[in-house]
Amino acid sequence: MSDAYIALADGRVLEARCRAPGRTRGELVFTTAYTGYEESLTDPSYEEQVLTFSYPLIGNYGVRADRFESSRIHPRAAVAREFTDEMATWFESEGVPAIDHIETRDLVTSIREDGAMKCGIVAGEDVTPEDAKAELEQCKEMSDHTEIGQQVTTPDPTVHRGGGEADVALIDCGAKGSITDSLTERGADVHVLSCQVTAEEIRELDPDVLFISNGPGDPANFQHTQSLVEEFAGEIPIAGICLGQQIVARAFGGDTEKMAFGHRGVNQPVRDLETDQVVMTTQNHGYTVSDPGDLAVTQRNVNDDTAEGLADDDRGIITRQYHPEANPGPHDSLGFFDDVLAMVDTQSAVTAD
Ligand SMILES: NC(=O)CC[C@H](N)C(=O)O
Repeated sequence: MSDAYIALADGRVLEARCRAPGRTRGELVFTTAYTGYEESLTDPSYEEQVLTFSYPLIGNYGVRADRFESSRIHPRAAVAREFTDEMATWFESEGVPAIDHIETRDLVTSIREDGAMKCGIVAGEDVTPEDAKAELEQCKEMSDHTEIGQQVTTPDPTVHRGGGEADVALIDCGAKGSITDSLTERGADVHVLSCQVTAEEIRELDPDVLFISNGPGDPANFQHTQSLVEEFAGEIPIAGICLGQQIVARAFGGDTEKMAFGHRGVNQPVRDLETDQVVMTTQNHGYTVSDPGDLAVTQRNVNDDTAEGLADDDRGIITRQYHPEANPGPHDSLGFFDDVLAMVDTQSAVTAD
């Protein structure tokens, strides 16, 4: 008997070691990132998912809260070949089940071959394979988490001062904190708002940019946020990252679709179609823009040609599917935040004329 089991949608139940007790279920995904486990685990984009690390040893440089992207761990559980004791303590302190001493290479191969799949995890005393199967049976499809935005958004507006001129309305659909930091470091004042904020409340702020954040789940379940993009399109510049790109594309008549297993790692190559430059990017997404609608595709993934950047120069729109803020990962695309704020200068110049 083991003290941890994971039941997979392909019918298998695998034994593991309990590193933090609990019983849960979620969509099983993996990241190939070899650093940044604190950032990944506190990224709200992983809400309702079970995060598997393909890198074998997780926790080897400790756990520091100043690397966290939000206030808590968001995956429902975590899986690795080996978690350190410090990681086990962190998981247990947050009530998040964690398992290790499992063949993660086999697990990752299964996800790549059969796609991201539902799973059930049980860890602790007196757990059985049947308990894991019972959790699996309760697991919902990702698209059925219709209120997932409300699970992660900010309850109250907050302001983060950069001391400069630009005011950015950041619609928090599960925002990583380093997106705010990347804007304040460039002088912007960032107003972090609920994904349920009204257009009137945004107008009262009179922002220079509407910025749609990253976040978990199916972009089709963010209709209200999409309506905000439709409301302000052409009136003020709009930017978006990851889920934000998907919501903006849908607002401009485009469409999104679920990928087999997504992109999650820190070494995804992306080519700019105008400059032909390739940047290495941090990615964490399971949906993609299948139809850009009225927007132009400006960047594409070198591996699978999926849309990585969208734009509309006339209406001041710029989005990225990947995470330019990195955290973790390469800093090749931090210039995106300069491009966003440059839209403010351009638009204000146009307005002044
Ligand atoms: N990091 C994100 O914003 C993820 C976007 C969306 N939930 C997806 O999985 O594609």
